[in-house]
Amino acid sequence: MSARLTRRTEVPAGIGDDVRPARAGIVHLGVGAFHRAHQAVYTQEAMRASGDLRWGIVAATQRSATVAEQLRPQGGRYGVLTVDPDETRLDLVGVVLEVLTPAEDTEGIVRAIADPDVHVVTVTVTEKGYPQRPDGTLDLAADGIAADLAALAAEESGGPLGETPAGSMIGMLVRGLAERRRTHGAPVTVVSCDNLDGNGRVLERLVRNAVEAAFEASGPSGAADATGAAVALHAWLDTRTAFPSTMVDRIVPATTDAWREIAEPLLGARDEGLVVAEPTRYWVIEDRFAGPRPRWELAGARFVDDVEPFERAKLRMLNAAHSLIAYRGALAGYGTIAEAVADPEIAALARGYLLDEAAPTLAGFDGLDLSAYADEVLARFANPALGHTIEKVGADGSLKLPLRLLPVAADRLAAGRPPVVVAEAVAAWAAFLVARVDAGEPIADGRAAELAVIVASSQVGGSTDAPALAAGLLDLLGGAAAEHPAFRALVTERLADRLGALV
Ligand SMILES: NC(=O)c1ccc[n+]([C@@H]2O[C@H](COP(=O)([O-])OP(=O)(O)OC[C@H]3O[C@@H](n4cnc5c(N)ncnc54)[C@H](O)[C@@H]3O)[C@@H](O)[C@H]2O)c1
Ligand SMILES: O=P(O)(O)OC[C@@H](O)[C@@H](O)[C@H](O)[C@H](O)CO
Repeated sequence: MSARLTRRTEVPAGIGDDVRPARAGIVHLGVGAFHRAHQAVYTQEAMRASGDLRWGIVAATQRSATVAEQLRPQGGRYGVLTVDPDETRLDLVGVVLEVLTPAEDTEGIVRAIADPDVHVVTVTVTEKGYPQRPDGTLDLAADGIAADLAALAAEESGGPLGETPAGSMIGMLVRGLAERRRTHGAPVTVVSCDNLDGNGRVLERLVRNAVEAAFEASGPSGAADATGAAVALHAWLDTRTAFPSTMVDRIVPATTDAWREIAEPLLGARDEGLVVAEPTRYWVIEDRFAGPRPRWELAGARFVDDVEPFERAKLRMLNAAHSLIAYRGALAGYGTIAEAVADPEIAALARGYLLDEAAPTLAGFDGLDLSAYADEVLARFANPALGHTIEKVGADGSLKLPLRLLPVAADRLAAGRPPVVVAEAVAAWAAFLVARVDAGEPIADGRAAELAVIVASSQVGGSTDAPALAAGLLDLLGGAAAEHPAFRALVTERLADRLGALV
């Protein structure tokens, strides 16, 4: 094995060189594969094109220390392998300056968010990182939230900073924002880059709910102080922060050792922080910043007044079709999205969904040619070089379906048209869950325990009661479509067929 990539490694000619920032200007929460192949790449290209080197990234990873272990020995430097069926290209990225974990250094993360040189906080923490109750407010019972809110209240009244390790993204963020207000109050923009409809609005709402809950009724130093702290923080959030929404798009599978072995001879060094991505990428950002930002437009980002139609189109077209293909593909025994979409029956189902069910719900949006986008999406999914696994795309269905597929069903039902393929997708998800349980495999989902109970209680005499399973899962998903009798009947019918097909 070659020596590890470091800041000093001289790389062969032909590898895209990296940029070394002059200082940190961005904090990123959730440094998974996607951030490294998307926002970090845009940031590096913006710095290169503008010559403004203030935008180095201090990154935090919460759920595991793996990325810290991968990047720290490399001084934050890593490669992005862009893979196409015909061409592979390797570029180095040098903009990540530091990787922190809350378990080791919550104080460092809080101080980084409060650093006056930092003007932007970006976030990619998956759908699970935005815990919400059915009414969209912060789920105070979710992992880590209560301890973070107690820590926020203690820090606000002069307690030691970062003594309690941050247990949630919302907690980490709000504790950093509160420290920023206390120390100097300079403006900051928080940019969610997760696949959520109105991601900026959702994030701001959860931050404000966290402030309300932390200082509710009696705070550590009495009700009046607590109310004062909440009022001061809200007022600062009103005037000195912005939470623009974004549409982010680039297919970035989890990196495997096979990819690291392909990159090693190209680089002449071992890169544990390598990420792999398709060539296509988009970033549409609501043009609403509280302070300075990198000139991401020089790297191809698009700034618009209203990003939500773009985000909605991407979720209902690309992400929804991805989920449909994942569950149908899993039932047919495929391992990757490319294998599944090469199956003519699955490809036809996905095309029908895109053109006949999703696109009509986006009518009136002229920011994208939806028919061309449908073709592009299917071609991107077919890229066999990516090896994007069904396991990754199919994870967290209980959180993804309500964002991607059910809104399409709701709009179609409201228009008096049956959402047949959405029902097929929900039925495929249900059958996929049964197959996982039957195989004794864990369900990869933020609500796995509830799903396991629903699947178990629908088992009668060695077979699945399709109406009971459909009803249990739709009750869990909730929302207008899931409650609609015609949709419930459609899902039940499709599921009965599916389970029949499984036997
Ligand atoms: N990978 C892609 O193709 C892609 C494309 C567009 C958007 N995205 C968005 O980026 C997200 C992350 O994708 P990725 O490929 O980087 O995944 P990843 O698994 O590589 O990284 C996930 C990151 O989220 C953090 N995380 C997970 N659950 C969390 C929780 N409950 N609280 C706080 N942090 C949590 C992890 O610690 C990690 O840093 C996606 O869920 C999606 O919203 C991904
Ligand atoms: O990243 P997730 O888990 O929200 O969803 C899985 C995929 O649908 C998603 O990552 C797409 O590849 C991506 O959104 C393309 O831009």
